[in-house]
Amino acid sequence: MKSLAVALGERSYDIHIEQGLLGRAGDLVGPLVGKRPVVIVADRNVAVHLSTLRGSLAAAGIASEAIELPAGEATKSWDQLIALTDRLLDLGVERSDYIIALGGGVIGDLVGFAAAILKRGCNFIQVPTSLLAQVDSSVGGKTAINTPAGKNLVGAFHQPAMVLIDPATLDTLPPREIRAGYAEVVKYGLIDDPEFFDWCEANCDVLMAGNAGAREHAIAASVAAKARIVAEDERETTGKRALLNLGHTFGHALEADTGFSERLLHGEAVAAGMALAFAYSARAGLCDEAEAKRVAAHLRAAGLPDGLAAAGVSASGRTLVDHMRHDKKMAAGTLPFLLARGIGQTYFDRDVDLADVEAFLDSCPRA
Ligand SMILES: NC(=O)c1ccc[n+]([C@@H]2O[C@H](COP(=O)([O-])OP(=O)(O)OC[C@H]3O[C@@H](n4cnc5c(N)ncnc54)[C@H](O)[C@@H]3O)[C@@H](O)[C@H]2O)c1
Ligand SMILES: O=C(O)C(=O)C[C@@H](O)[C@H](O)[C@H](O)COP(=O)(O)O
Ligand SMILES: [Zn+2]
Repeated sequence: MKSLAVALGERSYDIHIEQGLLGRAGDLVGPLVGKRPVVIVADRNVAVHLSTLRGSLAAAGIASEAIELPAGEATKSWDQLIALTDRLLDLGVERSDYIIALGGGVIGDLVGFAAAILKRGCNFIQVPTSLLAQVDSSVGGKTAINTPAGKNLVGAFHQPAMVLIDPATLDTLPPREIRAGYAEVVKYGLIDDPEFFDWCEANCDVLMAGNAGAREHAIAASVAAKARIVAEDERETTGKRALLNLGHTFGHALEADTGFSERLLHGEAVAAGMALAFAYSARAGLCDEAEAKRVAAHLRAAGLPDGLAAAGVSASGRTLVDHMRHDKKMAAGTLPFLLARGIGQTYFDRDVDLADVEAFLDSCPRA
């Protein structure tokens, strides 16, 4: 088993990664929960993994209740949050109890937010089952729901007490979801690790084909990078954590434009957004055009969208920039962007003119 810590003082926690870990989760959860029962909130698509998890908790003497929620981005909503918190209250969850989030980023973000506000803050454990959640969303404590105005606009920073990653759960994940999660893997190379981007180019095919070693390496490298950045800037106040938002200002606007629907998954929107961030950086003379082309080529090779056209977006630059005005990085009326001087050289730029972004978007080929 590989283990690493997210170092956040009294909010520090461990991330454990092992093939088949779900089957012995009870051994790791037991010392935290003691004799108290746990509530597992699971995505309906992961019923098979729910039963493995419950079996392993039962074997360790831990009673569990399960709440199964519908799959998909629409679950990150006020309605689902209200229903979930009411159900948790009905079940008698106490502040010191542990709620387990079993599923992808949607379940993790919703359950994390419910745990943050229930009784002013309960404990929760992340058991991510999608590649995206295993490499990104289960770590770092950003929790949220969407609102009609945009992505993740109501939420809280609330760190999990533990993250249990079983890469074997990916065997049941549809290929499109593997590709979407892979976009957030590539992100770490683009942020500050050019060697990892080289590794991605060399290993993407075997990873997509299900090679366990490649998947484990991608997961371990990703969460190590995220843990390091989160430990430096837990609440995104210095600009360091904002690096993890590479591709997201563009990406969230694309998700809003496609109605947070199956038409464009979060990871797909992030892929298109990263390609746009590099293309914008190249157009502004900040990075070589060859670097931007290399990024787009790799995303295409991975079966991911590399811009507006491939993302199926036809909206005008004005419409997309209007979506961006809800971005949580907006400060004093200006929107900082994550731009790049090259692969592995992403930086936080506070001097981007939204009119210029709009003109850039209008110049991009679209659907
Ligand atoms: N909090 C953060 O730091 C953070 C980081 C990145 C993304 N996110 C959020 O995460 C969400 C995207 O997460 P996601 O891509 O995991 O989406 P998701 O939770 O919708 O899961 C993707 C799909 O895969 C299914 N699924 C999950 N695990 C499965 C498995 N093992 N077998 C079969 N099916 C499985 C789900 O039912 C769903 O249909 C977005 O809302 C995004 O905003 C949050
Ligand atoms: O953990 C972070 O910080 C990230 O930005 C990770 C992103 O992949 C993730 O999609 C996050 O939810 C986006 O955050 P937001 O603050 O732009 O909603
Ligand atoms: Zn993301």
